[in-house]
Amino acid sequence: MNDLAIMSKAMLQERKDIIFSILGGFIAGIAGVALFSASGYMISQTVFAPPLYTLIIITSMVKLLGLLRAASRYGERLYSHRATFSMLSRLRVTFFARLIPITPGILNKNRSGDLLARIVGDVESLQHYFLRVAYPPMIALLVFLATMVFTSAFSIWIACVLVVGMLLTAVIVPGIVLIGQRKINGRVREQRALLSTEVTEVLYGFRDLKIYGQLPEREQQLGQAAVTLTKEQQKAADNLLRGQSMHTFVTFFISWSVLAVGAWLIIEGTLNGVFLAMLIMASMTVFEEVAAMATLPAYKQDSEHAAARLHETVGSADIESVQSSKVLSNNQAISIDIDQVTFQYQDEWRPALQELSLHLSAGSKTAIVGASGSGKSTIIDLLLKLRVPTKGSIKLNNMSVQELDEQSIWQTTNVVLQQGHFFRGTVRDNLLLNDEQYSDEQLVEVLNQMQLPQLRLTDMVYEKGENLSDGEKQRLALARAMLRKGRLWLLDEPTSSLDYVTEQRVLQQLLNSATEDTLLLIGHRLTGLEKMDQILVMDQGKIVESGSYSELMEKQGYFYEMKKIEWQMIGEAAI
Ligand SMILES: Nc1ncnc2c1ncn2[C@@H]1O[C@H](COP(=O)(O)OP(=O)(O)OP(=O)(O)O)[C@@H](O)[C@H]1O
Repeated sequence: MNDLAIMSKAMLQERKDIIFSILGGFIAGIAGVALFSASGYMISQTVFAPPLYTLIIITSMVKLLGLLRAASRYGERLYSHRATFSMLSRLRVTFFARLIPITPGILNKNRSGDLLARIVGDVESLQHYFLRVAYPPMIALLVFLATMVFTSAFSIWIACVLVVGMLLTAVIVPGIVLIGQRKINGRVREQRALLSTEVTEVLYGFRDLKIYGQLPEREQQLGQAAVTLTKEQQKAADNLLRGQSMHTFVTFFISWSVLAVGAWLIIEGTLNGVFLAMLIMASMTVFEEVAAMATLPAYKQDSEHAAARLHETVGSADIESVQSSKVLSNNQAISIDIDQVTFQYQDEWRPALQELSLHLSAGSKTAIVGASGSGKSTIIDLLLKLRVPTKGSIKLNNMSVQELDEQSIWQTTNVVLQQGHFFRGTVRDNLLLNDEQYSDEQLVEVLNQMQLPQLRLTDMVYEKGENLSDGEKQRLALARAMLRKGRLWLLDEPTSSLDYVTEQRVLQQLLNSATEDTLLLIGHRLTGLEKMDQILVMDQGKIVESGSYSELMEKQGYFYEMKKIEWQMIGEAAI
């Protein structure tokens, strides 16, 4: 239930609209009951041929009540829907804001399709919370109490029959729906997530699935997931329909009971017969207001489930949030101090980094090399505050990363990740991801520096850069980084797909651009590292060797052995 706190908070923020909608709903409810009661009374009165003015008064009352009912119903709908959509928008913004800082961790835990289903489906489910869970009982109770006071003035017995009807429609019928709903138990949501996951995987992995001949099987699974979802939705809809049918049955049963009790009271002489039609009409109308109670449990369970899952998805954000008020300045190159840092991915049995310490002075050029999986890329994630170290501290310009505002870290850093993302749009759009101001000449110059003279700024780039070669994607990502004005360069294997000559040219351009800045380059290849101030060799989450190129070669240790293997592989002359 705590998970729904976010909804209660959103409701509080929309209290003005909510109060107006409750007021509108209450007036519409009692105006409806009064309208039909007055109609019933008018029909009965006509039998006694009353004076014309009596009929005129009652007819005018009926008309006025009709108008009042329509106007207040309009107001109720207007305010309740406005409150709902404002709450929904608040919810989306809050959820998104919480999601952003923890995105890497979340993608780690969830399959992207499932995450997509959660974000879209669960937030949408919460829109029903106010309209179909919190709101109907309030209106039903208020209208019912008013009707009770009114009917008890004519007969306490008929009021008692209405109480029984109220208990049946507001407690027993919803209870039965709830039992049915528990059985369905969120299966619709699970199936929806499964279908979304299947769709995303088939979409992203289409080419590989086709080549490996797995496409028909996956398509079959996809079809199966769609059919199961439809069946589960059908069951859920049947359950709701059953609830609504039971409600209608109870409503008519109570109206017949009012008729029977009323007839008996008239025979007994304790009720004036002229009021019977009025009381029957009142009983029929009051239960219209309670109709929403029949489907309330289903929506309540749906909202609770959705809120719990959203909480589960973003919940950790609250726990890990630390006051991050300090900012990195772009006026100076950035120093890096990593002290005894250990990092372990969630659910992994061994740490990716183990008590790692390193110092990169401001303006220095460092390369990290080492075996695949030794933890190189993890260091970049930690520096960018995309992940939080399990132990140890990281400082940029002597300020703890935890205390630094992540936006300021990202703004002062020129990053090229192993898999840079490209958006559907032109080359220009993909170069200028921020509001940076560059002339076309400047953009073309950077493309040329990155050995991409063949690309025009107006050329289209498909989603994920599908129409570019891996080497072109890397050079475009580098060009993007070159256009940033950060003082720290974090480059994760930025040239791994380039041929030797192009790689050397590109690296030289990068070093020229970063002369005054701090640069951290991760790579597998050991060529061109002579220009680096420092080379760190990593293995199994630890730095096993460090020094300048000549120092490491002299030492004839790990780096030297790696270099020897590389020479053998590229067929260079013996050492
Ligand atoms: N998202 C993740 N979830 C769980 N474990 C991960 C994740 N990313 C990396 N790892 C693990 O952490 C360890 C270090 O990974 P990392 O990507 O930092 O290595 P790397 O040296 O950059 O490798 P490569 O040179 O192949 O890019 C590896 O054992 C890897 O399996």
